[in-house]
Amino acid sequence: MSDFDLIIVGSGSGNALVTQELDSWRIAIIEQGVFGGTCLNRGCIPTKMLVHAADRVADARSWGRLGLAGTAPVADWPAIRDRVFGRVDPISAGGREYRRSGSPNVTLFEARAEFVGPRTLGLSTGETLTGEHVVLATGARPDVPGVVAGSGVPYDTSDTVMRMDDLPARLVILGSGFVAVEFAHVFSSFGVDVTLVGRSPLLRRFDHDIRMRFQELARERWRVLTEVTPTAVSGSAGDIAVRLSDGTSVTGDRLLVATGRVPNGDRLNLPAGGVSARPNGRIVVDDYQRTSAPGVWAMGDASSEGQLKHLANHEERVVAHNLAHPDRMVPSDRRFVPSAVFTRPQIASVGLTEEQAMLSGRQYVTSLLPYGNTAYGWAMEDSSSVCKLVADRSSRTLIGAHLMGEQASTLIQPLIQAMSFGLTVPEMARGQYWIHPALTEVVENALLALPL
Ligand SMILES: Cc1cc2nc3c(=O)[nH]c(=O)nc-3n(C[C@H](O)[C@H](O)[C@H](O)COP(=O)(O)OP(=O)(O)OC[C@H]3O[C@@H](n4cnc5c(N)ncnc54)[C@H](O)[C@@H]3O)c2cc1C
Ligand SMILES: NC(=O)c1ccc[n+]([C@@H]2O[C@H](COP(=O)([O-])OP(=O)(O)OC[C@H]3O[C@@H](n4cnc5c(N)ncnc54)[C@H](O)[C@@H]3O)[C@@H](O)[C@H]2O)c1
Repeated sequence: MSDFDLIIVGSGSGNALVTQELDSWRIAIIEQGVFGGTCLNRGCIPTKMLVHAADRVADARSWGRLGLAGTAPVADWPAIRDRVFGRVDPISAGGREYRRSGSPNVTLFEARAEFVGPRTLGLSTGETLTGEHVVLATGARPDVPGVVAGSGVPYDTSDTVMRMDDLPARLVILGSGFVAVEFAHVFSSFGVDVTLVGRSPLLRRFDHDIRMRFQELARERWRVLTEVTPTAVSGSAGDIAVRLSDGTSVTGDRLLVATGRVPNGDRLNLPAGGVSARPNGRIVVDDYQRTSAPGVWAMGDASSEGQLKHLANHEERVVAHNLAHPDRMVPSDRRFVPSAVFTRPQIASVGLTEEQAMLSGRQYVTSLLPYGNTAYGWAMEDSSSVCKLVADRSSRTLIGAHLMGEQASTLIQPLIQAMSFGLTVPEMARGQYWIHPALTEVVENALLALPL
C-alpha cells in the first residue's frame, strides 16, 4: 500500500486540490518554499496591489485634463510595500498553519521533492513517499539569461524586487513581456526613471494594433529599447551598466530581469518517475491533465503553455474532479483563455489576433472602436484607448477581442462569455441592454461596427 492516496507537489494552485470530495483520502502536500506559491507571494496579488497604487499616482498626474488642479501624490515606498506584504504574508502563514495542524487528512512536508521511482518521491529531508496519485503543481521560476547570472552583478527578479528596501533612482528592466511592462508602470509611477530593454517588441504576442498603440504610449513614459539583447553586464549596486547587442549601453542603479519563466520540471528528476517533458522542462499532459506516467498528473505553470493563474485554477478543478471521478473524467477547456496585462493602459485579450485570423485562412471581419467615441470616454477625456474585435464572417461569432484602456480586464469579460457560450455578434449586441452611459458602450459599439 502507498504511503498516501494523493501526493501534491507544490502549494500554489495545488493546495486547492484538497476538496471535500477527497475528505477520506490521505493527502501529502510537499512545498519547498513559501506556502501558497507564486500568485499569492510574488505574483498576481502583490503586483496588482502595487499597480492599484501606481494607477492612482498616474491618474493624479494627468488630472489637469479634467480641470482638476493640485499636487500629485508622492509614493511612500516602505508604506506601500508594507501594506502589500502586511496583507499577503499572513495569508500565506495562515494557509501553512492550516495545512500543518488544521486539516486532519493532510500532511504538509516542507522540503524539495524529486522522483526516485514511479509515483515515488525523495525529499530533501531524506524521507521517501509513495502515492497512489501524484499531482505535479510545481510552477515555474524566473529565467535569468547567462550573461546576467554569470556576471556577478546583483540583480532582481519578480521574486525579490517587490520587497526591496528603497526605490532606486534608475531601474533597468530586461524583458518586454508581462512582467516587464507591469513593473515599468509601477516603478515609473512611483518616480523611478525606467529603461526597458527587450529582445522583441513590447508584448509581442498581442494584436498588432494594440501593441503598436501601447508601444507609442510606453515610449512617452519609459526609455524603450527593443530588438536588442544584453551582451555584457558590469558594475555594482547603484552603478550597473548593461552593454547591448547594437553596441550601445544603458545604466541604472538596479537591474530587474523579466525575461520569461521556465517550468520547474527540470528539477524533478522526471525520468525516474516515467514522466515526459519538453526540452524546456514543461511537463507533457493530455486533455485530462494526465502525464505519461500512470497515476501522475500535472497542472498550472508546470505543464501549461499559458502561465496564468486562472488557467492553473481551471486545471486544478479539472484534476480535482478527475481524481474523484475516474469513471467520468472531464477535459480542460482551452478554447478561450484570456489574459490581461496590468500596465498602463491595461491590455486584455482573448482568442485570435487579427494576424492569427489571417494566417488561419478563415473569412473574418474586424472593428476598432476608440473609448473616446462613447460618452464615458468623453467623461474621461480619453484619446488613446480602443476595443478591437475579430469575428468569423460565416458563423457571425467572435473569434478574438483585444482591448487597451481603463478597465480593459473587466470590459473584456462579456466578450469572453459570448465566445465561451457561442453567442453570435447580433445576439450579443442587441439581445441585451447595455447600461448608458457606461464604459461598456465601447463594447456594444465595437460589436455593432463589425461589418457582418
Ligand atoms: C510577477 C508576476 C505577476 C503575475 N501576475 C499574474 C496575473 O495578474 N494574472 C495571472 O493570471 N497570472 C499572473 N502571474 C502568473 C501566475 O502567478 C502563475 O501562472 C500561477 O501562480 C501558477 O500557479 P502554479 O500553481 O502552477 O505554480 P506556483 O504558484 O508557482 O506553485 C508552485 C509551487 O511548487 C513549489 N515547488 C516547485 N518545485 C518543487 C519541488 N521540487 N518540491 C517541492 N515544491 C516545489 C514552489 O515552491 C511553488 O510554491 C504572474 C506571475 C508573476 C511572476
Ligand atoms: N498579468 C498577468 O497575467 C501576468 C503578469 C506577469 C506574468 N505573467 C505570466 O508570467 C509569464 C512570464 O512573464 P515574463 O514577462 O517574464 O515573460 P514573457 O514571456 O511575457 O516575456 C519575456 C520577454 O523577455 C524577452 N527576452 C527574453 N530573453 C531576453 C534577453 N536575453 N534580453 C532581453 N529580452 C529578453 C522576450 O523577448 C519577451 O518579450 C508571462 O508569460 C505570463 O504568462 C502574467
